[in-house]
Amino acid sequence: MAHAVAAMPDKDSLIHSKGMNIGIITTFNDMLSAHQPYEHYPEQMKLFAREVGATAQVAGGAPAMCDGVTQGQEGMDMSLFSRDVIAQSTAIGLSHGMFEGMALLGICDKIVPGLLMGALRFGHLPGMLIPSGPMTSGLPNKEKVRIRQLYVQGKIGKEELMQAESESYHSDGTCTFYGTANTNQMMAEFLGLQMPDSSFITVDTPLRQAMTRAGVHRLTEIGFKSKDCRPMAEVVNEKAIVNAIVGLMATGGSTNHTIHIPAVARAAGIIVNWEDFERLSDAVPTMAKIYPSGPSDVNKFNDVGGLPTVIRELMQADMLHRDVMTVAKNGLADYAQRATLGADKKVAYVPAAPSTDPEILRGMADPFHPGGGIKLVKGNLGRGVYKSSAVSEDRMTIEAPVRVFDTQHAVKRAQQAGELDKDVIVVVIGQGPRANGMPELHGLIPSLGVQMDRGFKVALVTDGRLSGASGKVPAAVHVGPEAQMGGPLACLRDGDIVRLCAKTGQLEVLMDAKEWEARTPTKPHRAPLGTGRELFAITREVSPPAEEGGSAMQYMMDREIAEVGDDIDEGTEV
Ligand SMILES: O=C(O)C(=O)C[C@H](O)[C@H](O)COP(=O)(O)O
Repeated sequence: MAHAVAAMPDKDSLIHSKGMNIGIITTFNDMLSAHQPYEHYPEQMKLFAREVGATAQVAGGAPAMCDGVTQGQEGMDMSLFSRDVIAQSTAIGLSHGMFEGMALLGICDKIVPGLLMGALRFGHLPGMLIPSGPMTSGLPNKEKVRIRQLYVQGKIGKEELMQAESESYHSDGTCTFYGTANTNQMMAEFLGLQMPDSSFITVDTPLRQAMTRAGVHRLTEIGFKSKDCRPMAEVVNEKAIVNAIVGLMATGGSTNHTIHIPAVARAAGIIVNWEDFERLSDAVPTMAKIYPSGPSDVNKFNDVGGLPTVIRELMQADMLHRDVMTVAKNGLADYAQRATLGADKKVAYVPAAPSTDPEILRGMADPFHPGGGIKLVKGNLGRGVYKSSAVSEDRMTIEAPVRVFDTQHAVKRAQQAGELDKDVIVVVIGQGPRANGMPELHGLIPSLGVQMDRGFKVALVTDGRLSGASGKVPAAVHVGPEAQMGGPLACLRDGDIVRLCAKTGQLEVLMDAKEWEARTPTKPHRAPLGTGRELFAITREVSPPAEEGGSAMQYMMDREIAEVGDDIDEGTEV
């Protein structure tokens, strides 16, 4: 104890405090606009804790990388794997036995799932995610896409492109599209692991600071020693996981969550697969159109009602489990409330109101679509995920000859050479977790978008990922088994006719079954190593499929637990 507080200026209160000691895991860096605001959070949170007789310490840090910055670059090959590193870093920070609660500071794509996967191994402790909020809206996302397409066609230069990008990514705070980071926010609220309506309060505002303060205070009420202790392992149960998937379907969130939710669930001892997602997608309507599914960003979505309105509507229709434990006092019902700043500068809640703009958010009576925003597609080419909320009705079925590539750069070269000036399904193989770490191939979207706008029928089929910001282009992603493991995509040859249909859930090569069965898979060319990717050889070697969460760490963990059990050592005092 003395050793763990020796460097703390307030060590006396740490030693003598009767209140809880909060372990903060921070993923601060000032390269990610969403994580930069965390720089001073620990100092502030220590003061907030002290206000209510508690203490807080930074238990450790974890890395946070940006898929936007590394898109199409070597670093992207480490992106999915960084989630395991974050989980392991979180566990190491918490391993010092100093804490009665966990405050997790993280926002972006792999960071929230990684923090949860680590923190859930300390599931006897209560824990809360503390978000820092989106930046204000800059250049509209649709305009950003238009400028990118002009650049791809050589109609504008780098300077104009940079100008537009800088007007879009213009300050600290989370990016404003409904990509993976903001889908994480949704997930955290539906899981009941974040303060109600804390997701989309603008960064650096008085309400944001009041929310962080309220979060710290609340955490001290549900701490390990409190009468109302709410262990994270009890918050994240089967019903909470179902609620998170319902939220994903209702809002048309990131395809990445078909990987992250199974992984977070596994960390809590729960197995969900894409069949579960499919069943929920059949039942839950799409209620929101947020970019890339529509033109409006999360700030506009928040202005017209945001997550409290979605939760209110879903609860009224009995589409969410209410009998769940959350960090908020009254369970999920508290999440159907709007947060405002009271006269006393504290967070005050009022009941959520119906949507004020049916172009962005609708109620259960008139949803955008009776089914959810993410579909499972399957057939003789394997199983994949399709973000239907972002695709226009007339493009939901594409039947066309394929061109097979094993790098995204080869696709771009073919597009520039005019080789894709036709109806085509672009197949990119060798992009699964075992091949090269399952990068996002979002960099392909401007090129394929140009082909679409030229009037061609275009689709993408890949064992890799797309970004949460990717929409518009019909795409089957995460297709497994991956080509590297001899999956059916490796048997496709240029010119084969493939049918991809979000309505029927079909992902099929149309050919005589005997001829198809006689095909032998080609081995995709292996991605080069270097710039750190070689450090992840062990991860590539044992990565399970995306549908199982795509986490090598968890795959090995489950194997070990099956062998030796995960009972706490006898004699360990917790
Ligand atoms: O949400 C995700 O999954 C992401 O990976 C976010 C990335 O930052 C995007 O790739 C960048 O989005 P755009 O700048 O609109 O192209």
